[in-house]
Amino acid sequence: MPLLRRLTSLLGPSQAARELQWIKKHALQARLSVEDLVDRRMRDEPLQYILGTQPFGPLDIRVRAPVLIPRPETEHWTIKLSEAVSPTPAKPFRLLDIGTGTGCIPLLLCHLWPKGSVSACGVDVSDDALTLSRENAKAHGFERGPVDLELRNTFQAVRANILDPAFTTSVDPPYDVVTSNPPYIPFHEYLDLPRSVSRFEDPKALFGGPMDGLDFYPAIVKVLTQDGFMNRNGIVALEIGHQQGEDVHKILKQTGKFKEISIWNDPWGKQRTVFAKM
Ligand SMILES: C[S@@+](CC[C@H](N)C(=O)[O-])C[C@H]1O[C@@H](n2cnc3c(N)ncnc32)[C@H](O)[C@@H]1O
Repeated sequence: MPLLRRLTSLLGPSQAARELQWIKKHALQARLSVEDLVDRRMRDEPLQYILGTQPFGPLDIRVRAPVLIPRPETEHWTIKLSEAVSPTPAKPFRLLDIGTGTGCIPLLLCHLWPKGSVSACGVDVSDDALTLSRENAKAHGFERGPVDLELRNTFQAVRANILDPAFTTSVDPPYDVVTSNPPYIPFHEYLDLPRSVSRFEDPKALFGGPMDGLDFYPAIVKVLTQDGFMNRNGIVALEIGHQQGEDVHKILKQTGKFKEISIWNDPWGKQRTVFAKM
């Protein structure tokens, strides 16, 4: 069957035509067979894994299974965060990103904030994610060198488990900003995920645990409200599932450590991020 007809049976005519164009372009550049790439797509592999990149703001982020593909919702709040608070080289931020995946959140902030204003650390439990985030940092010129003489923003990836009581010994507080898009999908939704997600993306990146997918938030909030973990006026931005806003707001409020807590919507009008200032 012709390639376009095969893809149309999966994607409908207009999406099939668009994807075939991208697949052909990538096949030519990477010297791969178009037929093989279309076969992969017909087996439900996400287009981003086939093409190897996903735009995230102005950055092209490398993606590779099983590391989570950065989502447009995350891109949207990361840009909003970059506008809501702004470090300067005279008052630089130390940033911690928990569950960094490809490194998309801290790397976009490194790109958007002024040179020499942020030193970022991304932590993850997945070796695939740590390797890929380092590749992305290098590709965009943010990898931390042994001695940094230039005025630039930097990123380093560190293996650390936020659910481990010894988490703080793996990182280097204090931080000015903590970001996280933790796994938050509840079990009942996890079972209904499209096959392109459940068969290719790491379950560790998706499933948020048996407490309705909310298991990571108390662990994150416990760490960042420990004495000395955040600098004065610390900022927190946590991505949430669309029905988790009130619960996560409550988890932060109960600590009594936040002056301001707000919930940001995504471009589709769904609650997507809890933003808080200490
Ligand atoms: C939803 S993904 C987010 C990835 C990336 N930040 C993004 O927005 O595209 C969650 C990430 O958390 C990581 N993760 C899962 N459990 C973790 C844990 N206990 N400690 C640290 N990271 C964890 C996963 O490996 C995954 O990369």
